[in-house]
Amino acid sequence: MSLIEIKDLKVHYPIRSGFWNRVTDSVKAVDGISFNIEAGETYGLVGESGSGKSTTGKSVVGLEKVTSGSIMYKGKDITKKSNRNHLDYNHDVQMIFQDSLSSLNPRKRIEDIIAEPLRNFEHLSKDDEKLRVLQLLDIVGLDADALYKYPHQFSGGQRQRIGVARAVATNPKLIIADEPVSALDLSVQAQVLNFMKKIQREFGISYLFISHDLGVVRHMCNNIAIMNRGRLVEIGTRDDIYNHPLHIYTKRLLAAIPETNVSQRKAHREARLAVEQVYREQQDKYYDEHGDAYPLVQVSPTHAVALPEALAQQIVQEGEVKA
Ligand SMILES: Nc1ncnc2c1ncn2[C@@H]1O[C@H](COP(=O)(O)OP(=O)(O)OP(=O)(O)O)[C@@H](O)[C@H]1O
Repeated sequence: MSLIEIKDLKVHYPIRSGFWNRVTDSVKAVDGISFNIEAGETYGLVGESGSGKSTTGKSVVGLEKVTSGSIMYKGKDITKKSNRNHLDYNHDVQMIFQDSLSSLNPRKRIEDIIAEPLRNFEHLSKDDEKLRVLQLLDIVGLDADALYKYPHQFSGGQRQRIGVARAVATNPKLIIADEPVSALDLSVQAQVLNFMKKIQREFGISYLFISHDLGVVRHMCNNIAIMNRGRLVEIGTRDDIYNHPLHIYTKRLLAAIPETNVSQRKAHREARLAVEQVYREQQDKYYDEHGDAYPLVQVSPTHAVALPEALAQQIVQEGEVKA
């Protein structure tokens, strides 16, 4: 059994209009997605802004009301609040946000910020609590004098470390990391990602790693789902997605990864323009008459793509998918 099994999840927001403020339409932020997260893995959820990634993350952590579908944990559907409480789900699943300055209470000292989940769930003595907070600061590479400071007294990278320390305080099974390094400089991004990996090894936690950038996800994730307009357009292992992408949307995201090697920049730019041309000329093949992605078709045991069955099989036969 997987750690988390998400099945046909939908989150639709009502749109109201007119004098009576009636519901006239809905935003299909998440529109029928399914994937599983295994214990100890980092699962990547990648897509452009507005594709529905954060709504998915918030649904998994229990912060968003789900329209339909299920999120199974230990055999129970946690979209029902009673199951979340019964299973200690709020203890086992934590979240790290992109914007550490607004997600950490500016009026609280770091000691209180990190101790908050411990106070909610563990009920330790004052001395044990302080010891635990000091251990957590040490794990994320911050000195003991951080205890008495406030969030604004730290750099963006340090604040993200504090967010991670708070998230791991209760030894969770899963952390939803929503764009955890997007607001940081490239050099600091690498530091934060490295210690997220270190913590994963030490604590055996899983991550749902949400990002708009396939470049960041490459070094973190075993399995990746590509999200576009509320649906999944491709799911696969890291090798499937980076070396054998099938959906034009995935290819566009890959082409958008900046090229750091100066000598490769011209070739990279040409490749990106070629992908954009295919997208302009062939996008009606990849989306149905409403502009929605097709249901996923399995093309190998690990790889699925949202294409009409016949087109998916044709691509497989042409050898674009590894056997
Ligand atoms: N509370 C809400 N009410 C109405 N529409 C919403 C609400 N929250 C999100 N949406 C819409 O749902 C869609 C998906 O939003 P979501 O924040 O999940 O996307 P995202 O992929 O995480 O984007 P970003 O990376 O910019 O955060 C967007 O069109 C957004 O405008």
